[in-house]
Amino acid sequence: MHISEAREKLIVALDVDSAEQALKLVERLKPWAGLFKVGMELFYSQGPVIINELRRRGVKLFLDLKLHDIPNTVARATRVLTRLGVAMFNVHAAGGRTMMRAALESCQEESAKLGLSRPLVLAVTVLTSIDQLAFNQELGFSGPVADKVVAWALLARECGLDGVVASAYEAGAIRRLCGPDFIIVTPGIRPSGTAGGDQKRIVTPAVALAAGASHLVVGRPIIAAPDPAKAARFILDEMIAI
Ligand SMILES: O=C(O)c1cc(=O)[nH]c(=O)n1[C@@H]1O[C@H](COP(=O)(O)O)[C@@H](O)[C@H]1O
Repeated sequence: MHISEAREKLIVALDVDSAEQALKLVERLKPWAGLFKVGMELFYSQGPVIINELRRRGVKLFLDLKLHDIPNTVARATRVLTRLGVAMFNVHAAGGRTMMRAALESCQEESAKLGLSRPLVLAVTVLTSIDQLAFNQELGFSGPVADKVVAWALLARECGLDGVVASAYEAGAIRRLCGPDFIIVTPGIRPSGTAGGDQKRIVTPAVALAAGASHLVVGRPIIAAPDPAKAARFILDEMIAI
């Protein structure tokens, strides 16, 4: 894989609480990442203004607010988020079929109304911070995590969603069942030899790609590194090594 192709697959999580930090990271990391993720911390502290600021810098954005509510509420929230012009956003698969369909439909309608290209809609499956024990004992699900992730991926695809957020542990099975065009965004990426912290289902960049991930989300291994650009470059090197 060429480095420019790997770059398109790397999403850097801007998990910071100020516009200044976020914009500084984007300026340093733009050469190395195809997308930037705005999550709850940055969005809740800076609001929609930060999305406009970042878009003005010409970067593609993944708005990660993990919508999970009744279908009407999610549909209305989706309508508002669609106006921000992001490249992708996510909802929880656990919200169910009607909620996922409502999100997609209101996103389609709003995009058409505004003449914008529709953002990709992704379903978050089982969070990468959940291990098998917590999945069974705390969340009360029976069976393997992978079975639930795959079942939710199939449900998301049936609802017309563009893809899922899952760990790379499940990426191979999702790729086989959901086809070559289904987006599989994998967080929980840790370069070889680094600690997982709160992440439980972790893999290296090379393993995630080999498993079938279409995009890798990386936060702390890049943004908390002494030299974020060097850390991003190191991750791209691991990605193209396969
Ligand atoms: O939807 C997400 O982006 C997400 C889903 C998931 O299952 N696990 C997960 O870690 N994420 C996000 O991916 C990022 C991972 O950050 P690091 O663990 O610092 O690399 C964070 O911003 C999380 O909010």
